[in-house]
Amino acid sequence: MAEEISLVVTGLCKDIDGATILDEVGFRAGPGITGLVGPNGAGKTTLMRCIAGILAPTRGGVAVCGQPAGSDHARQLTSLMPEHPDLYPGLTVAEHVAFIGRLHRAPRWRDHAAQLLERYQLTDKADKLPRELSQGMCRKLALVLALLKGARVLLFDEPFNGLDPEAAIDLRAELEALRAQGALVLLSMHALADLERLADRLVFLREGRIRAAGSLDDLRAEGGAAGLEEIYLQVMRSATGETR
Ligand SMILES: Nc1ncnc2c1ncn2[C@@H]1O[C@H](COP(=O)(O)OP(=O)(O)OP(=O)(O)O)[C@@H](O)[C@H]1O
Repeated sequence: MAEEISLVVTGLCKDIDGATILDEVGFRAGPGITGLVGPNGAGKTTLMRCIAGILAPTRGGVAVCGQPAGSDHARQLTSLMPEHPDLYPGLTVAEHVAFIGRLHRAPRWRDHAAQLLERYQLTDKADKLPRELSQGMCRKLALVLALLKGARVLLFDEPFNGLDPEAAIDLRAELEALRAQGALVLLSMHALADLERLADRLVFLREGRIRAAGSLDDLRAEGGAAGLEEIYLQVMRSATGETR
């Protein structure tokens, strides 16, 4: 039987250097695209790093398809595209994809890598080192590496930043294809008008705490707001007690 794709975050707290960065964060997500929104410093990247098993929670926990985050099985199921690409300075583009393809024993990784490099206009950069690439190209390579793993749970931290329009259109199609395949996507981004077209449900984070969560339709109905930008302002203002 196919493994149920799920993400369950329960009472997650993360302290860094004595400061509380995540405070009793709890939500559930299933297949589809869950948008993660919140102001700068809300804790979105920290939350994604806890889900990916890169950071250990101070308290509480994360289960990826029933497996504790950070366990071998959960790591195998999860892929993170970080906000700031984490590339190896001494490896070329081709060596990066070969390393990730082999490391994760991704099925048919060579064909998949060739397709992804072509889609994101990196085929002719195969012999280049990260320092020889533009910032946007480095982000495209990080995207290719995140997709190459063939994970069912994908965490994208501001994936559209720095992408040219063509790559952004391809990424949008990629995210829609992942949803159609039944993958679980957690998508952090600030461009709310774009996110509104993609997300099935939303999680709002501010100062390390969940302020609202639900489907766009439910959130619209609750606040009487027309779109995500308006909902966002309502949620964030009510979190700070503003009435405007
Ligand atoms: N390694 C660290 N050491 C100290 N503080 C940290 C560290 N990592 C994150 N923080 C703090 O945790 C808070 C949340 O940061 P985080 O990067 O998770 O926010 P974010 O919601 O992703 O922000 P942005 O939208 O700007 O990317 C910030 O106040 C940040 O300064």
